[in-house]
Amino acid sequence: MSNTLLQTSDATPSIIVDHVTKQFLKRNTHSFKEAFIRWVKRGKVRADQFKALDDVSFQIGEGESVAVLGFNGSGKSTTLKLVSGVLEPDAGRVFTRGRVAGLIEVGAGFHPELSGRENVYLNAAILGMSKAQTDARFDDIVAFSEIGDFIDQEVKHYSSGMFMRLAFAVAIHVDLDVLLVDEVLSVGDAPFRQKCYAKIEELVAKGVTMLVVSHDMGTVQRLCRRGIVIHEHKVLFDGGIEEAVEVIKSTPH
Ligand SMILES: Nc1ncnc2c1ncn2[C@@H]1O[C@H](COP(=O)(O)OP(=O)(O)OP(=O)(O)O)[C@@H](O)[C@H]1O
Repeated sequence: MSNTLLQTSDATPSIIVDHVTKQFLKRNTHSFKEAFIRWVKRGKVRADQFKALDDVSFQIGEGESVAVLGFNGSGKSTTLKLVSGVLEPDAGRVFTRGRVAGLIEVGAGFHPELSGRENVYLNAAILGMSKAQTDARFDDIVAFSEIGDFIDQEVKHYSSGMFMRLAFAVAIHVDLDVLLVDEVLSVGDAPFRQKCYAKIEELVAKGVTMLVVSHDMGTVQRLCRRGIVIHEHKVLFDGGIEEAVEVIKSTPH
């Protein structure tokens, strides 16, 4: 078995995913009625384990910008959730260095009953910012999000694009070392997306490590220099982004 921890790279590692396996349950009963009948007959509700990630290893150096590519259901989001700490691996280990902020699900961490303003403070606090630090950056966050007067509206009335703008604005205004971006950029309209790309490029230039999941090859080619292709829950390719895009295009679905 190769040892990921001993792999060398020019940069100090920021993320280490070391022989990680993640299993989920695949239930084979499809309805409550079916489950009930099995229960009455004292049969078991069958639940098979399946591996969403199977012995996945990679290491990402500080300041690298890396895309995770793969078909639907291959395990990309699961990879990001393991790196963010939302999920725990069943086998293997995940290490991250510094403060990790994830834009993993649009508005994750946002409370629907609270206003945009309250959610900014809540999310900034979750990401480790003090009230004084958030006060100092609040106007920039709102300006970046272009939410305007809606900032005092409960976020349950926001459109998905507004949610994403505010979540993104908070995440990029905290001091972070690792930014995880899962597909959220696709929610914004074209001008806002351009602004996000520019901001992400600025963060990468400052040395922030980025892990991006996207099906949009244009986005990943613009933002990332390296691509990891996950296929059928294993790493199929890890290398330059252009080659990674070729690998995904030539892999049979
Ligand atoms: N909490 C969960 N419980 C059960 N199965 C799950 C869970 N989360 C993910 N899965 C399954 O794990 C597999 C990998 O899912 P994942 O969301 O990581 O794929 P993905 O590559 O991000 O897909 P997509 O491109 O469609 O977003 C899928 O089969 C999915 O159904």
